[in-house]
Amino acid sequence: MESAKEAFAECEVGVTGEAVAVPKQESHRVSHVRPVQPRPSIRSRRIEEDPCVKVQGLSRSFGNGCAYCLDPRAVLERNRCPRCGTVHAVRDVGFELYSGEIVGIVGESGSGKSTLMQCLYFDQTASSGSIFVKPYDGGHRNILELSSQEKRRIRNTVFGMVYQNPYLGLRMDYSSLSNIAEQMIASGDRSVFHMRSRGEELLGQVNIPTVRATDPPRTFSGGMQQRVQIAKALSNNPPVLLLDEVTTGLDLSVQANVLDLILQIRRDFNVSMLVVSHDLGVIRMLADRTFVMLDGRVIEEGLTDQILEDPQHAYTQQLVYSLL
Ligand SMILES: Nc1ncnc2c1ncn2[C@@H]1O[C@H](COP(=O)(O)OP(=O)(O)OP(=O)(O)O)[C@@H](O)[C@H]1O
Repeated sequence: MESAKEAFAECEVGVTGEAVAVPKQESHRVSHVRPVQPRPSIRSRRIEEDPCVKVQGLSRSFGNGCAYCLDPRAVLERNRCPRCGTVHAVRDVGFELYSGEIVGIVGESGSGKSTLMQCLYFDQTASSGSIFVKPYDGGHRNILELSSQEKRRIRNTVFGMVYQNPYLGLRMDYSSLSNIAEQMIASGDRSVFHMRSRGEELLGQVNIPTVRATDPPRTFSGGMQQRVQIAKALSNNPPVLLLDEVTTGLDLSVQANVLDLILQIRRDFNVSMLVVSHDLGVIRMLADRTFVMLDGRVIEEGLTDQILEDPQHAYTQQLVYSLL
């Protein structure tokens, strides 16, 4: 079967990124800004294929906004309105995620990566925008406008979420098997036998020894907790995995194990993944395409190799050179 990278090799239609003016007081962060050149996208090769997830004009603010900052032309200092103090954590973000593809979202702390992910998983309520999800209803309806019952169903059947902080994704005092069973019950499974066998199978796949299956995650190392989260997220066979800084805080060898596991999951299950990280090294290992976020906006996007080899935006250049 053709790999995602091969599929991307014959691209021709471009998506234009836009250089973002940098406020004077932040000029130390960026040496110069040159216009971001149009980049190839995967569209030409996949023109016939509908995206698995399509996000359009997604925004999330903390605060009510004012006439000044709600004007799309407003120049904000970072992501905060200087007049009313509203934080525009995610601003007008759009992207498409295709079946079996891994898309990386990279950016410094506070750039809006987690907020974006949490809007997709309904942990947070988006202020505006649309999200279409093909595996749910063919991608016909904006899922942000659905009832809370339907949102819950999407959360339980379409998305699997792995949080940066395992305490958000796991019940630390329940056994690992119970954590997985909880997710399976939420997606409609009622067979204790099936939940047990599936749980043991998944824990085996993420290298948790069978003898630890009934132990609570609070007795596990950080890397093991992340692997239980991944097993739980996979338990209802979601077509889309959301991975938020899954390797942050892990030592390098454990980090490498988790990254290998993610690549293996993609190979074995053809799951689409959205991978958030502030670490371009992680993105380099995992992502076919990458979006770079700064102050709530996507400032550059492209195939990961292109972003790494020919970064256009000064902020991306800084990020890439810091890897050298
Ligand atoms: N509940 C909140 N109230 C006000 N501002 C918030 C809230 N949650 C997040 N923010 C702000 O939104 C912006 C984006 O935060 P977010 O956590 O999405 O960034 P991030 O890129 O994921 O950072 P990190 O890598 O540190 O997790 C930040 O400026 C943050 O201070």
